[in-house]
Amino acid sequence: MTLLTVEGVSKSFRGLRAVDDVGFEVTEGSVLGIIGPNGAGKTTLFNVVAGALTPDSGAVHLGGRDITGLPPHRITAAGMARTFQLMKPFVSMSVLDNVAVAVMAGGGSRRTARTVAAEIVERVGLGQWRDQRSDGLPTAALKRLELARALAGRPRVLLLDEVLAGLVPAERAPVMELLEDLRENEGTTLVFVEHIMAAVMRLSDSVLVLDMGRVLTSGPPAEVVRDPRVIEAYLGEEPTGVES
Ligand SMILES: Nc1ncnc2c1ncn2[C@@H]1O[C@H](COP(=O)(O)OP(=O)(O)OP(=O)(O)O)[C@@H](O)[C@H]1O
Repeated sequence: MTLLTVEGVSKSFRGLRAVDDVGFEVTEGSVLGIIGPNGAGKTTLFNVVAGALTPDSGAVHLGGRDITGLPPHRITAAGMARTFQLMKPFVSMSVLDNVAVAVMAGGGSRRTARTVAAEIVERVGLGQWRDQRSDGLPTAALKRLELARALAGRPRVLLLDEVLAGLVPAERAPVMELLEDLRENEGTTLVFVEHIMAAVMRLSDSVLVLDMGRVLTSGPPAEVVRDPRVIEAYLGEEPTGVES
């Protein structure tokens, strides 16, 4: 069943078409990787899908419901959560409390929020940091906190914006395992923007390639990376993550 449908979405900034007539569909329980060179429009597209930006035209449907232009909290309530490239935890709060706030924001009760949060904190491997203030966390732990907060509302669709960036290969592996676990054991649908190709190849069922705001191609990862148009779009860019 198609869970997420994006139809003909466009978004311009002062005349620059950052996203130009982009459409795709994501089947429930599948994983879509979105790739493209710097400035291709990936983050803008994400922001439109997650409700942080209203598109100039086009529509986003989640589970058959039109969610285009809804405020982010209503999109969260409809079953979609996202992580941010720049993480924004409540800095003076502990890891546990940050997740508990997200549980309550996702509709969980105040009474059980800390218990639910404690389970999520363990699940994402943050147990040792649970009572630490979030401003003292290293990058790898901050990334996990970002994931934990997104998971707090038990989303059907999780949008991940470069969750592996800034992590060394040894730190990436457990995050990838967690994403695989979510998909396999909870049926969570994942849509992720990622520059690290090894992760895109490993995690995605299909890949959407953006270039200059438009869909260049889409398909299974092994086909997409061999596509001469994709290789050409990436010429001049440093390949990242090929070592892992
Ligand atoms: N708020 C904004 N105001 C003006 N221009 C913007 C804004 N956000 C993005 N852009 C422009 O839109 C284009 C697409 O940017 P976007 O950040 O979506 O690309 P991206 O594929 O996510 O890039 P990266 O991989 O570097 O994160 C770029 O030319 C960018 O400069």
